[in-house]
Amino acid sequence: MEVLVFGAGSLGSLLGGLLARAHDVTLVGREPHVSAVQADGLRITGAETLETRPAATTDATGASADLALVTVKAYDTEAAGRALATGDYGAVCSLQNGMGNEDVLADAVRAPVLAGTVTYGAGLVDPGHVEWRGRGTITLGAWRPADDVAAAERVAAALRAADLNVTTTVDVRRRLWEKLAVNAAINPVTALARVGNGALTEEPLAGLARTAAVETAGVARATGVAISDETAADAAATVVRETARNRSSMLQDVTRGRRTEIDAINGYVVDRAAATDRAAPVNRTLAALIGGWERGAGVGPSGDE
Ligand SMILES: NC(=O)C1=CN([C@@H]2O[C@H](COP(=O)(O)OP(=O)(O)OC[C@H]3O[C@@H](n4cnc5c(N)ncnc54)[C@H](OP(=O)(O)O)[C@@H]3O)[C@@H](O)[C@H]2O)C=CC1
Ligand SMILES: CC(C)(CO)C(=O)C(=O)O
Repeated sequence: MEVLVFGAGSLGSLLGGLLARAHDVTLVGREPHVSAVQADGLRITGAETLETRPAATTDATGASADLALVTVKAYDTEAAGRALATGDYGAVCSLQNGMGNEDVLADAVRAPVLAGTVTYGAGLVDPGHVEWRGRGTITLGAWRPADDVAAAERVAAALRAADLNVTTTVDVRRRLWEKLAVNAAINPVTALARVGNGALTEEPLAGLARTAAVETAGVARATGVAISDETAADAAATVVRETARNRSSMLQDVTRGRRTEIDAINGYVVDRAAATDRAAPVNRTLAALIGGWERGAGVGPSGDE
């Protein structure tokens, strides 16, 4: 299969490198990473050590492939959609965190759109070198009723052919909301308190994270997605325990003075709450604090992006 990975940073480089064991992969990324991959290939270290040689480019204009995986941060999805709209793809699959990405892609491209959640962990440590920080699972499903469920099965089979751990679901919205509850609980709390995920096992942060997860589940139900409070709270608590030694992506972003995915995580919960006449005071507060930090730090929509 020809696979284009749009957004060859941490996750995209890891998955693209792993997929290159079985498929014809092109990474779309930035310099100097792209030149390093073109010159010396891609090195993966961590959970496994391997070297692969995917193609790499900074420009996907007019490209074509059986599958495009979208692995940019949520705030870059519109630009990714515009670039992918110039090409020809059998399917376009978002593997991003946060919500709203699939709708943006579905508005931009003609191909079937798939949604996926990923619990693999990755970090781009040097140009041409990505660290594999955790084995995990990819869960895929068709985004719109019109998007062929068979497309999700085809993509899952292709990913499995490269030894990735993949499941499919007919209810990918529910899966995305569950992951959203986890991210809404862990990411801003760790970023604001400047603590690793494991600190959320203890009060007062444990209670705050739980409240954010439960509030997110309430908004999910208001939008027609059945997630119980217990499911959301347990999912967040489980991820806290399993990733106790990790620093969340949002903590890493604020530490580096970079824009976060807050708008697609807690900001999305606040928007959906407003649209369904609910209050989401904890998510609103967390989104306001991180958004306020972004503006004060000069990053984000009103900053240098
Ligand atoms: N890293 C992980 O372990 C996991 C990440 N995720 C999710 O996956 C998504 C990606 O995360 P992550 O890989 O960490 O993010 P990164 O910032 O490491 O990777 C995204 C890459 O895409 C590049 N990019 C953005 N726009 C373009 C463009 N138009 N053309 C070429 N390259 C572009 C970025 O460059 P630049 O920064 O210069 O714009 C960056 O190098 C997020 O939604 C994240 O939440 C989910 C699970 C695990
Ligand atoms: C699951 C979690 C919270 C792991 O750190 C994550 O997805 C993130 O950091 O963005």
